[in-house]
Amino acid sequence: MRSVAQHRAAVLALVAPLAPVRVGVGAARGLVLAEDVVAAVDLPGFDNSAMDGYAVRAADCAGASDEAPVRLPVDGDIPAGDTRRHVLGPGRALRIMTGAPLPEGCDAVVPVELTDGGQARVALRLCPEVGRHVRRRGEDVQRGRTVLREGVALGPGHVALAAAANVAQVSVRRRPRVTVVSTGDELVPVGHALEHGQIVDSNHLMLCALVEAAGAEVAAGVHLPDDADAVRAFLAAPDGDPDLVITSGGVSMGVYDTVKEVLAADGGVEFVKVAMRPGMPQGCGTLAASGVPVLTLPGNPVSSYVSFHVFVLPALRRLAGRDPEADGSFTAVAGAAWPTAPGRAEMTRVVEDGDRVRPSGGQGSHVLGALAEATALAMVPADVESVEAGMSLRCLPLLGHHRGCG
Ligand SMILES: Nc1nc2c(c(=O)[nH]1)N[C@H]1C(S)=C(S)[C@@H](COP(=O)(O)OP(=O)(O)OC[C@H]3O[C@@H](n4cnc5c(N)ncnc54)[C@H](O)[C@@H]3O)O[C@H]1N2
Ligand code: MOO
Repeated sequence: MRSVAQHRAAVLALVAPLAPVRVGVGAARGLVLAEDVVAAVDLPGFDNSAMDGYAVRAADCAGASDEAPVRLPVDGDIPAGDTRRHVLGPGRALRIMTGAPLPEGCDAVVPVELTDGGQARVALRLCPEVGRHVRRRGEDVQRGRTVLREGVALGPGHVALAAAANVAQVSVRRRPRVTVVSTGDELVPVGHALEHGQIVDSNHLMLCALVEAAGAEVAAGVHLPDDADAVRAFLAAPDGDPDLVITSGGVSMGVYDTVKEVLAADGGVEFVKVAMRPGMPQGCGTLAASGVPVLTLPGNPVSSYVSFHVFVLPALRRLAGRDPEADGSFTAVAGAAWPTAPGRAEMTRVVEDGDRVRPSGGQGSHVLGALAEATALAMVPADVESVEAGMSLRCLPLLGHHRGCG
């Protein structure tokens, strides 16, 4: 049997970061930079006021206090967005708003709360120090400076910085496109009446949801019957022009395990048993006709779900230009004892309670109730015979749950 690490390495060897594309900065959230971002302007772009108040020369306000306010004539208003160039005369004030450009000659701003708010003349009750409430040009970012590095996954704050620095387009890796294939004659779409022996094709929707939660795109989704010709025809030219195909079902030892039958003959895919529970039967390789990487996941819903996190997610991270190993895994303490499969890494679905984790309920590979509640996978190494309370465990956050939000 192959170890989890060996199979992950085999999966990662199939993929490389996608070619960079240029996109508008507003469309770049969640994508990974393929090139540094350099500021096109200073930030702030001009000296401006940090407060609504009065632009003054600090020296003109000497001695101002509550008891003895200094009175200055007000020469007009400077609203934010005022593109005129104002000059502040000695011994005079201008009413100024937050973000408005400072008039020439001004070296401080007195907030309106410390004045009588006068329009023609203002009484100032405080003498500001030079520079008070003034935001200087370039004090945050200087034009020409690298503000974001290649490899950064753009969050809303990064988008704000690039946009403020007037960078309209950025070079990023696009979202990986994934074609999702579920297989099995027993499956019917959700919402249909079920005959005896039939079940809902929940893996299809689950895998599509996981793909999207991982920041990738569902290129196409299809359900195929356990029919070798249908599976062969689809995989010879998969819909959606995908970067990756994932399949569910049909990879173990059954006589109708069609995915395995077709792809084993195709040549480019190896089928292995991975020392992991759940998710033992796995396949990975490339489709012979198109060269598109394919990962075949077991059909049991929990096995598919776990396999996605352990094998598909690292592949998607690499395609997207992210570090496959930076998966947010964390160490937690077992809050209970639980049994594990001998010789196989146990991927226990757990709920977190502070720094402790405990199994989320039934752990069978068909048990979806406990899966929905789980927030992480405790990755118990293959050589651990059973988990004891207090043991330290590496845990992988599940997509859609705080740390695992893609
Ligand atoms: N003789 C053996 N039998 C099995 C072995 C084995 O080593 N020897 N391995 C078991 C393990 S472990 C797993 S996991 C499953 C994997 O089987 P397949 O990938 O071939 O999946 P199927 O047989 O198609 O389905 C398994 C199970 O999951 C249900 N299923 C399948 N697709 C979906 C779907 N899209 N949505 C919801 N549920 C689905 C299916 O009805 C079956 O109940 O094999 C074991 N057997
Ligand atoms: O490996 Mo199967 O995935 O245990 O149920």
